[in-house]
Amino acid sequence: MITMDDIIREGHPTLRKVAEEVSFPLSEEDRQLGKDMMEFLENSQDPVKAEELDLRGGVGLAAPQVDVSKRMAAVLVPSSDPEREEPDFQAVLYNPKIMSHSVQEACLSDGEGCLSVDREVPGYVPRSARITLTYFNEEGEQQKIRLKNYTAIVVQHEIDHLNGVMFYDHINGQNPFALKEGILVIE
Ligand SMILES: CNC(=O)c1cccc(C)c1Nc1nc(N2CCN(c3ccccc3Cl)CC2)nc(N2CSC[C@H]2C(=O)NC)n1
Ligand code: NI
Repeated sequence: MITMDDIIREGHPTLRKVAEEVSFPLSEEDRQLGKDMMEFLENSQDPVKAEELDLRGGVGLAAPQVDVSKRMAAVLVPSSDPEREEPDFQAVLYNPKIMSHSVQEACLSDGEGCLSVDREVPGYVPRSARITLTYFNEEGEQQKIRLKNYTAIVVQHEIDHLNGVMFYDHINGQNPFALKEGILVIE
């Protein structure tokens, strides 16, 4: 089971590497890692388990964050609709690729956090508001989906980890809270 002890922190070289594609059929190791990463997110979002295991809450986790430089990430975005039980988005993404994206940008009004960053880094993180994503599931089937708003932000944050990019690389150095014309600020 993955805990915070398995998550490497900024300064560790693996976080700045470009990760290698995963090959199919998946090795048992890559299949299990995907399951373990998803389990971490589930535990991190469960108040009892998070307390018990001392986990920071997360909605995304990329393999490089557990020192595995492979192009895979788990994403678990809880439902944003109180009437709906199931998550807004739940998937283990193998070899994810952004095929196209909107010109319009979006950012989280509260900025971004990262399980590999033990400090608050204030500022808006401009990203594409909408993306068309392809990825492979654990059966090796290629999926093509369109994402927008919060889920799109989370997936872009995790794909950045596969390319050695940290969220604060996108923050405007001059004015961290600068907002370009037309950017969507997500509450
Ligand atoms: C500096 N200000 C801030 O961090 C920040 C501050 C306020 C609000 C937001 C919205 C902020 N921003 C931010 N909050 C999150 N969470 C909110 C809490 N939540 C969570 C926590 C506990 C249980 C269940 C859950 Cl669901 C987990 C997710 N997650 C991300 N990111 C950036 S994209 C990848 C994603 C990630 O998983 N990071 C670890 N950013
Ligand atoms: Ni992160």
